[in-house]
Amino acid sequence: MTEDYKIKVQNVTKEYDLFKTQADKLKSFFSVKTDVPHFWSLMGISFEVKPGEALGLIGVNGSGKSTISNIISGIIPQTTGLVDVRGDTSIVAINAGLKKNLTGRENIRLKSLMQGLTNEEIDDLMDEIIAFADIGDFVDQPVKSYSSGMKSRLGFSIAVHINPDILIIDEALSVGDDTFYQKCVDKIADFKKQGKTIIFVSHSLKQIEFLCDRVAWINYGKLRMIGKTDEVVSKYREFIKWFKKLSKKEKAKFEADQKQIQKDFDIDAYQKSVTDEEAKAHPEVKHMAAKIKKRFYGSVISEKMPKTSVLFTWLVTVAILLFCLVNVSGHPVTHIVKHPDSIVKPTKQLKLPTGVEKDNAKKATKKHHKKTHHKKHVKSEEK
Ligand SMILES: Nc1ncnc2c1ncn2[C@@H]1O[C@H](COP(=O)(O)OP(=O)(O)OP(=O)(O)O)[C@@H](O)[C@H]1O
Repeated sequence: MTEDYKIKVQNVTKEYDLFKTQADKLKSFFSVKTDVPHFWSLMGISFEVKPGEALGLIGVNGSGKSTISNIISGIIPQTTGLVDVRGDTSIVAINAGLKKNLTGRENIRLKSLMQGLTNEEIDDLMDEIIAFADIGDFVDQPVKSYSSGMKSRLGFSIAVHINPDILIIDEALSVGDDTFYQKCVDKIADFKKQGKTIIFVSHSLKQIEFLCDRVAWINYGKLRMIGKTDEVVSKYREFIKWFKKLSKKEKAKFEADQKQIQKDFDIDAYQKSVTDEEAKAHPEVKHMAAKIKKRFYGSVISEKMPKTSVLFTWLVTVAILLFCLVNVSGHPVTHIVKHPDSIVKPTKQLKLPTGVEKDNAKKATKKHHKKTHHKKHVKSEEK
């Protein structure tokens, strides 16, 4: 791999815990051992994208194209691996980025502000973005009332006008009409001329062939092939042809087997295999295991509490509880150490404040007087 890259991903994996309920999710946060099933959406992806290059991502549904695009855009974190992105990214996806309760105009402002543009810059760009998106009067309506084509046009228009270094287009051109598609293609060509980098995710092999310099084929969480567009697309077409010839039962079995591999993936075994491979390729490098460990976990923000933190949390909780009990019991610590059962036998009974006590006493005497007066009254009547 050369150093002349705009995007570099190395040994990137993504694990999802398949929790059944929110309670399971909460339990797993405090527990060291969990029996929640896992699913590895990505099982070790490595590639580079050069400046000015348009890289296509292809693969069947659920293969992990959006997952890797979202990791590169910083929308979701990876579980392991290095992700080095040199520049601002802007992602256009059918279902990402737009807030459905805000109007088109408000979304333009919000997304542009998030990309670091000033209000004046946004004012200057506003009409151009609206014109390119071609959404007419709908610009002042909430985005939830837009068709998928309108959302896609607006998302694309915002993304290209805020001038990012890296443009990621995830299936966004699949819902537009031909005129809009042509406008987008021209814009993408403009981008490439300016030396900007593009990642283009699509099921349309024609679009991929037309727009991309190289293609990566992601297959059930793994990089099956990366290379020149015509070579990779041709191999992918062969695969699709083979798959389509399978019977319904064979197709289901093939898919189930692939998903099972993604459930059984062993991250430690993968880390070891990467370490062994690299040690073989570079025998001169010392401490390879530590280097690979750093590559795997060095830049990763864990979504789970490490086991040591879980144990520490439990220890602190128990210590606070004991401290409270010792305080309430009134016994000195040395006494509690000798007689642990005394922790639940306080030295003093809880007393009510003196004012309350007096009030209660007065009430009790009044009640008593009333009772005895009533008894006397009854007795005299009997007489
Ligand atoms: N939040 C999640 N929890 C559990 N599994 C998830 C989650 N998000 C994605 N996945 C799984 O990860 C795998 C990859 O999904 P992804 O959306 O990246 O695939 P894709 O190649 O973009 O698919 P498509 O072409 O249909 O858009 C799928 O099996 C999906 O079910």
